[in-house]
Amino acid sequence: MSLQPLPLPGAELALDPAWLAPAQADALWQALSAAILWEVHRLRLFGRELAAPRLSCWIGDPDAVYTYSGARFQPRPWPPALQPLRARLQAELGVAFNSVLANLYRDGRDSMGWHSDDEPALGPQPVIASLSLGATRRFVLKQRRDPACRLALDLPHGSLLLMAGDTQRHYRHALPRTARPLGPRLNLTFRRILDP
Ligand SMILES: O=C(O)CCC(=O)C(=O)O
Ligand SMILES: [Fe+2]
Repeated sequence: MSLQPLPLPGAELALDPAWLAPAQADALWQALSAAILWEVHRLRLFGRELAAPRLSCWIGDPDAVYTYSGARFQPRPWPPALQPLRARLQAELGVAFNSVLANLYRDGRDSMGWHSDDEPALGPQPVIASLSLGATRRFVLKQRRDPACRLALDLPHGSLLLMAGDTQRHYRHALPRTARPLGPRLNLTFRRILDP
């Protein structure tokens, strides 16, 4: 497969539902679920500190410090299993990613609320490459100006979603919780922190 553009006004999105072959995706799941030091990130929302409804880990080069939702994260070192992916993404997309936010959604009750990945350190037009492993979950985007302008995508095991251009400026996105009984899902968003 290859990355196919998804039409959404003011956004720049592309999806490859099978960026990794199933066996590669299985091996990566095995390697990463054991190698990543999962923790509950505490986020500041409306002046309150809350435990995020998922497990997370900020991974990156030593200087790729990341500040979001009022918290500051020192990167954990790259697990060996991620290095070939980083190299492949750089070769295919021409972006020197220096960090990854890993999220583990333990079941359908874990989720991510509406947000944009628009921290100043990512620059005005961040390129974010989102690799999904495990249970297929629904990912939704909603335009800031016209919330009726939205898109829902199912992100299967081994899929790669690319968000670029003005996507973060014009849209928010979320991974809603679901009552359906679902197994765990691991998501990796490769990012480039500018001038770390
Ligand atoms: O889990 C996902 O697909 C979305 C993750 C996300 O939006 C993020 O890490 O910023
Ligand atoms: Fe995001």
